[in-house]
Amino acid sequence: MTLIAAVAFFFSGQVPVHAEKTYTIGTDVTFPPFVYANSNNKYVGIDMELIRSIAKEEGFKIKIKPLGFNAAVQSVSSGQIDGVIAGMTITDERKQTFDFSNAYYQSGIVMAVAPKSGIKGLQDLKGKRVAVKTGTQGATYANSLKDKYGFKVVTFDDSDNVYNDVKTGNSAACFDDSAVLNYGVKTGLGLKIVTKPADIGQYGFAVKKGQNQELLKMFNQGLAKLKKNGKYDQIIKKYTGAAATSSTKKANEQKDAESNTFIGLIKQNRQAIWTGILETLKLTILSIIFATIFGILIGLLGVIPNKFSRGLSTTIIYIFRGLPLLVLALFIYNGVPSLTGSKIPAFVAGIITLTLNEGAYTAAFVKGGIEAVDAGQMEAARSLGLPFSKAMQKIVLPQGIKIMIPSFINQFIITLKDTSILSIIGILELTQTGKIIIARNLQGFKVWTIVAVIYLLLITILTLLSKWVERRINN
Ligand SMILES: NC(=O)CC[C@H](N)C(=O)O
Repeated sequence: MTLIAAVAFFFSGQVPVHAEKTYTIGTDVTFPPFVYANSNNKYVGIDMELIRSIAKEEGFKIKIKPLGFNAAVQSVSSGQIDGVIAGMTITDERKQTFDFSNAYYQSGIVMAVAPKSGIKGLQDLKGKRVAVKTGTQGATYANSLKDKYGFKVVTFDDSDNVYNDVKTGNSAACFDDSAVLNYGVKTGLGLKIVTKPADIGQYGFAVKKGQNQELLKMFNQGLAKLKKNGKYDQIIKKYTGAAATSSTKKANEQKDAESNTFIGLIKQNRQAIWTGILETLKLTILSIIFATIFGILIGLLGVIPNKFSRGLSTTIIYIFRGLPLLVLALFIYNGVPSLTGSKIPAFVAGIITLTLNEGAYTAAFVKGGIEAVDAGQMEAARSLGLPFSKAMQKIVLPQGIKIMIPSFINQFIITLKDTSILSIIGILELTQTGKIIIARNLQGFKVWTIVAVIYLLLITILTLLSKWVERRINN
């Protein structure tokens, strides 16, 4: 824990958190017409325009983080970000954890099916799967009905995956907000709504209960102004008016045709993919450096003749090798800040996670590598009068390192691959970039192929580089 705090402290000096009243606002990745990325990967939609206009009106700055609905909500409640705007329904249960702004839109839950499925309502769902989005009101609603109607609930992290599961026929239906599905139907989503809106509620902007009250106040003031000066109506019309939806429908059809090729997809998302690659590389390089240092230290602690240091080394390896990387990432990013009250930027949390996990593996093989050197070597060196540290340094380590090199290379490659897990805490590395692109264009097969090929290329480069270093060390 001290280590986490120390590394976080070291980094927090370099990361400008909260310069001149900038608020970090989390949102969904794809929830049109409220939030979605346009073809330039800029986040647009009713919620985005509202928050930007309000920020301008009230004189504060915002930084938008497209985390996905559930992650955004979690990040506000752990204090990692300041607020969430993502078509979030104001409910009594959520009021225990959040303070909501005045309402800005109304919606209920509807059920949608594939047009040719023949499913007409809840009564047809017996024995079938129903897709919903993690942590949403739609999910709560589905869970409240599943026993009565005998269906199984499956959850996805974003709406597009929910719809896709219905379109492919894996799920018989989905439950989602009427405001969103109505818009989807009008803009060519390819699903049909079969029920009347239930659980009707209002959307609000949310902050953590008791926190960021000035932000909440500004939101309410700004919203009132926008409603008064006509800007609010303008925004709503811009996204939901007949002209808007029919032109979006046309654009969607056109884009579908264009983005049907690999080259088209790469061209369209060039910028985003490149930024993703750079982020992945930054995470990988920094983590490899820190994990190697950490791993060697802990590994060495495990072989020196001291009970306490050996115990410490074994415990650290046991804990951080034993914890799933995903759990460790969520624990550091969401768990620790809700305990300590101070935030850790996602990037820093990511580096700490990889350092601890990859470092534990490194420590294990460093220890193993040293132990693999014949014990006679140490004994012989000591009997010649060399002190332990000298014998280690001059006799044992040089032999041990040769044994360890293949494991180091292996661990570097694993570290690169493991950066993909950090997409869960919203770091915009390559995998998260892929998710977001797919959320927009639903080209799952092609985008994942592109992403996979990029990873393989990066891994090839890393392997060649390591092999080159290996040859130099061996000679
Ligand atoms: N972005 C969303 O999916 C929000 C869904 C729904 N309105 C909720 O608050 O749970």
